[in-house]
Amino acid sequence: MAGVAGRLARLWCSGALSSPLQVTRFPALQLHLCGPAMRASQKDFENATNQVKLLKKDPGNEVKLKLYALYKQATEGPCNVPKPGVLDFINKAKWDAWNALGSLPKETARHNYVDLVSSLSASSESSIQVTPAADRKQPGSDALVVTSQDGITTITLNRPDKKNALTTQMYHDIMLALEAASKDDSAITVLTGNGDYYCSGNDLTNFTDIPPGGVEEKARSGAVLLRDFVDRFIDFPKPLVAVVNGPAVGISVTILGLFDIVYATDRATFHTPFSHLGQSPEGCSSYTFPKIMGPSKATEMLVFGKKLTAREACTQGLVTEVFPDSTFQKEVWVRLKAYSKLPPNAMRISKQVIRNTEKEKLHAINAEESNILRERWLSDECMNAVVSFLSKKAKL
Ligand SMILES: CCCCCCCCCC/C=C/CC(=O)SCCNC(=O)CCNC(=O)[C@H](O)C(C)(C)COP(=O)(O)OP(=O)(O)OC[C@H]1O[C@@H](n2cnc3c(N)ncnc32)[C@H](O)[C@@H]1OP(=O)(O)O
Repeated sequence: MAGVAGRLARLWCSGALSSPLQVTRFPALQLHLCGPAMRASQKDFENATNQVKLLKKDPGNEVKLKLYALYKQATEGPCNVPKPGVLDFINKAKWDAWNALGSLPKETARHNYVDLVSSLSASSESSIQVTPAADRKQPGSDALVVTSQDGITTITLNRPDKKNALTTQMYHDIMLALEAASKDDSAITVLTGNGDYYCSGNDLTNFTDIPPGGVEEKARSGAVLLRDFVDRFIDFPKPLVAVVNGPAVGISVTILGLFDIVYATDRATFHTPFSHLGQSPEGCSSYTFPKIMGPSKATEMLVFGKKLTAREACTQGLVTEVFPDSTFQKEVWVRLKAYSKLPPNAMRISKQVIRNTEKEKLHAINAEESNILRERWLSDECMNAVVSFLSKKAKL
């Protein structure tokens, strides 16, 4: 079960599937304390399938795949369903595991299943409690943290173990957070990241969750989501500040053109590798970047994927000011707290005077960029790049 299937199985824990111990989706992941030497009866098997919640420790995805395959073989016999498509990574890994059992008799599969869970129970002290994976930053829970203090609402991307990559749920949650911040008492709104990265852009596993309508439907709904998401930044009524605490990639870079202030640590980099990913610019960057830095510098970034250092980005006008990493947080927050004491209505109105003339144009550009991306997502260039990343063959 090594190799690609094993690596793809890791997606199970990365948000493409939910809890590693989620028994409703993994009926095979059940624990039974039956002795390996005994012949497993149907009752033993049923007990095993009912006891998986007692497993305290996640057995790991390779074991889960084995259990899944044995469960299917024991209950349904040899693999009898069509092979899932190449982009349906998770179901394909499961199918491969089941299919690999060939014509193994049901009874042997049942016995092996019970044996396997029995050996797991020996290494995983059983307990009545099921604890959710502690390190899981599930969308809709703690992947986004919003705080409000000293006149500042701060939206923090909080998936440091995934470099703050944006899941579909996080796009929705950020939109909700912006909506709330636009109406709360705060004078300023900040977007920042927790951990060593600001944000690694779109979570590439977003591509694996293919709905019944297929990849076309996925691309269509993705384009709607993207357009809605960027619209919120275009329309945000208060001063919006990016506190860029580390490297930034993809959409987290392009939307910076819609922020009013961008403060960056000198450790930050700014990278938009769209061509490498078979994609095209979003976040209105096809308009804001040439306007900010001139068409030729914008082309280096958006077409050739040139990665800028924080100082280069500041020279190009994308970043407002760069701070030494050692004093970044302290200096930035002292500054922002002082700004937040300024009269909020005056700040809001001044922002609108600066931005409103462009709004209509920005909405039109956003719509166009989203449409173009919808087609790009269906291209071989894009699919190959995503498959490459997901099978750990490539990163930026
Ligand atoms: C049709 C689908 C539509 C979906 C809906 C879309 C809605 C809007 C889309 C808007 C479009 C935006 C375009 C973009 O943002 S393009 C940019 C995409 N980002 C990337 O390509 C970055 C990929 N990541 C990397 O290259 C590297 O991880 C890194 C950022 C350079 C960091 O490298 P480093 O070696 O330091 O760290 P690791 O690679 O070990 O990363 C730690 C773990 O984090 C996972 N990771 C990081 N970034 C992402 C990501 N963008 N997507 C998914 N996972 C990511 C990485 O796999 C590691 O996970 P692991 O520990 O489980 O191995």
